[in-house]
Amino acid sequence: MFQRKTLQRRNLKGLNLNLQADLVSNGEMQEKTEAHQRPSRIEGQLMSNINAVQNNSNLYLRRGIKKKLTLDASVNEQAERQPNAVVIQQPQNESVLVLASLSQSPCASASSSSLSTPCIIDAYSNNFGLSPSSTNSTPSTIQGLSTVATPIENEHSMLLPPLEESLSPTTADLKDTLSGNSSDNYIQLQDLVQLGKIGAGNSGTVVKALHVPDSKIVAKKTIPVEQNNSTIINQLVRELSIVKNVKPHENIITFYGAYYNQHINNEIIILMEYSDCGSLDKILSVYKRFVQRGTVSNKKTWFNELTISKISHGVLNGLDHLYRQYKIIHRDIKPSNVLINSKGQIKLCDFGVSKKLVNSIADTFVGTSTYMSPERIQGNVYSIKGDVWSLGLMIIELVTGEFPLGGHNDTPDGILDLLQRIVNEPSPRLPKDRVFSKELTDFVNRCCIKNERERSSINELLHHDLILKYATASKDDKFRHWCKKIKSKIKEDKNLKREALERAKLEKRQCEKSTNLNTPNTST
Ligand SMILES: Nc1ncnc2c1ncn2[C@@H]1O[C@H](COP(=O)(O)OP(=O)(O)OP(=O)(O)O)[C@@H](O)[C@H]1O
Repeated sequence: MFQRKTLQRRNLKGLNLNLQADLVSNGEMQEKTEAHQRPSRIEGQLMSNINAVQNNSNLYLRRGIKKKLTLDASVNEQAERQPNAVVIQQPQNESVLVLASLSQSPCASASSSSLSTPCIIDAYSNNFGLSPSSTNSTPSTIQGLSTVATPIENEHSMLLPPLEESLSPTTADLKDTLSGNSSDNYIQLQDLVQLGKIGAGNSGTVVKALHVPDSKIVAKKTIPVEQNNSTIINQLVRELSIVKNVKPHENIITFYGAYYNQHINNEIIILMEYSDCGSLDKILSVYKRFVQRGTVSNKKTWFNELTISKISHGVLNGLDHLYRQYKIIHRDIKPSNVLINSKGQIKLCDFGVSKKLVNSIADTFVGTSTYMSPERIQGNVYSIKGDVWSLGLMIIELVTGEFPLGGHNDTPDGILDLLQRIVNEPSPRLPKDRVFSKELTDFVNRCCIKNERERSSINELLHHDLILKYATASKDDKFRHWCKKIKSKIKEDKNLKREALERAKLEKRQCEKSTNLNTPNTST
């Protein structure tokens, strides 16, 4: 997987350079994106997106404002309740929240929508559909921490650059969002002790930290932002302000607060619930390392049908909650955004908010784009069913250990090749050389239907036989047991890695010693 990412990155950078010569002017670009109903070739679409993000970072914002001005009265009510959200009228009179961002998202239009399911009108949103929540078994952490926290009203309170007027939340909102004190409940950074690095993505680094007053472990994500880059900061504020309003749910990672301190460093810090088994991509990597060591057979995947059923159920439930309650579409379902804990809970996360903003477009497409649905790549109207497609790809990856559109030594020849594959080649399927149940096969096939209208909906999949087959208390117990086992395997892997590192260091030292002994001393 790492190799694949590296390859794509390299190819993509090449592509990026090649495309520069063809870039159209910003004015033309805007016209293009507004006339997006026409089916376009992938290259054209890609170029449009690249151009939009690279050459005119305000384009999407401006479009956002324009759309907002067309809101009708009922939608305005909703906008008032969530002042930082851009609310757009849906074709069927259903409004959606758009987590506005300068992302790679292809353009889509309200007027062009003819889908039966509500869909997001997404000309400028990114993949950050996340929400604060807690679970039944985990006490609402925000409340749990409130007893020890005091409001941030100190010299570090952030001073944000002004937002564009029509989208501007009030100063209080901004401050609340980034200080996390919207309901007087938040974690103070000085009460955290850093424990160790968990991982790093395109946008930042995630570490494990101890909240000393109540001994709670939290995940702390640090996103570096360009100094005084008001666009990025404002964008993050808008997104986080939506995130913080999402009520607790068992399948969404809890958001504890966000901080920005421009006086000390240019970083946005996001605090969230810690998942002790980590993300699915991490579990997959641990599995692969055991296979490499020869202690686990590559014929026996860790992701059996029961775990796939439970993971799918958790993901679908989380997506359903976000959409039903908040009209939020996640848009970035992939193994690293699905977290598991040893209580057997599946949680959606994506705090990679700023990756589309901070990094180059080349980085943007690495990793994320590969899970994008054909309609999204082509710039068509994008609905929640795009997440269903991503779920299908993710399941294939989990059971086979390979990303379906580029695994098995068939690495795509650059990003265009990959996107062409997604759009033009037959739908990804579970491999034929292995036996899978008819329930699992059918579930994956329904997710990976290229025509979005024919693809199953979240609700249909929640009632699919694959989910129902394992919806019993005893299967829940089995899954919890699996999660605990995974946690111990992760620990074992960590120890083995540490031992291997120590051994390598020792060997290196011994090697250097013997070289020195064998080298004649020429100084005399
Ligand atoms: N709340 C959390 N609890 C435990 N581990 C986490 C948590 N959040 C993130 N991680 C781990 O940290 C890693 C890095 O996360 P991050 O969101 O920065 O990037 P990513 O999702 O891997 O990639 P990208 O930035 O492209 O979305 C994840 O892959 C995951 O393994």
